[in-house]
Amino acid sequence: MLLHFYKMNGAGNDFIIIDNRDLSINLDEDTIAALCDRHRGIGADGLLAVEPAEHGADYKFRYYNADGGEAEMCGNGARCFGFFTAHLSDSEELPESVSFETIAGTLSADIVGDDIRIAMSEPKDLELKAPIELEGHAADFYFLNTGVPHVVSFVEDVQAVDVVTYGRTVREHPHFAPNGTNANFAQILAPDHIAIRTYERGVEDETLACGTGMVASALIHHLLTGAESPIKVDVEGGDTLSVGFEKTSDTTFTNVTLTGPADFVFEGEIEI
Ligand SMILES: N[C@@H](CCC[C@H](N)C(=O)O)C(=O)O
Repeated sequence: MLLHFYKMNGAGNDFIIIDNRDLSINLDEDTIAALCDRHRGIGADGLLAVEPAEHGADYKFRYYNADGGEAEMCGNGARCFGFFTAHLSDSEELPESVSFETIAGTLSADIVGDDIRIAMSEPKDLELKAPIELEGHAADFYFLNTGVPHVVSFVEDVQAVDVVTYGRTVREHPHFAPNGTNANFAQILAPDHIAIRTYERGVEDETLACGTGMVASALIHHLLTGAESPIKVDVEGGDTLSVGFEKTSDTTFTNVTLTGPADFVFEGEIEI
């Protein structure tokens, strides 16, 4: 079978997108992993599939990591999904907003100038001072689920961190078993500005950006320092994104948004 696909990236986190609104495409885990393989496939951090909505939104969002396993959400993927589905519209003008159902809840994407702004699900499962200790790493760890699970640790110099070694240890730590977690290392650049690097579960490597990781890191930064919304986040791919939020209690948030780029790269066909 010939699979028609699109390639996009959000701040360097790259995705294969397929239009499966008619549900005619059925990809198993091994096929998704083969398509995401950077040497033998198209190459991507994950695969997004557009499916018909089941609960009244415009579309259903499916996200698979590069290892072929399905994840609940992906912040950079959601911006690409919003951009892509806005262009599926029949009307001459692009819709200003599209909504889609994810495992983490129904989200919306708005086109804001050259960027896409995602209204995220409400973060949950906050854990201040997660019980992890890493030899050679003195900083504390915090946990927040922003659609998918994230550990955040603040360091003096994020470029000096061995993200793959430490990130993998956190990702596989028994405290987060069986689902595992993504791991972020963050540095404060200014009160309203941080830089992060992320080890992603399911890619099992550092990626150039992770949207849900940016949101988790910005919100933890707020809880620790009182930094006000919006918080700017620099990512390894070189972009700076923006995280907005309103606080509803000492530990809860609403109206959480992530604003940043979503870029179309190419489209093609591949035999599967
Ligand atoms: N790249 C993502 C997160 C994708 C899911 C993650 N790897 C997981 O399995 O939790 C983002 O931009 O949020």
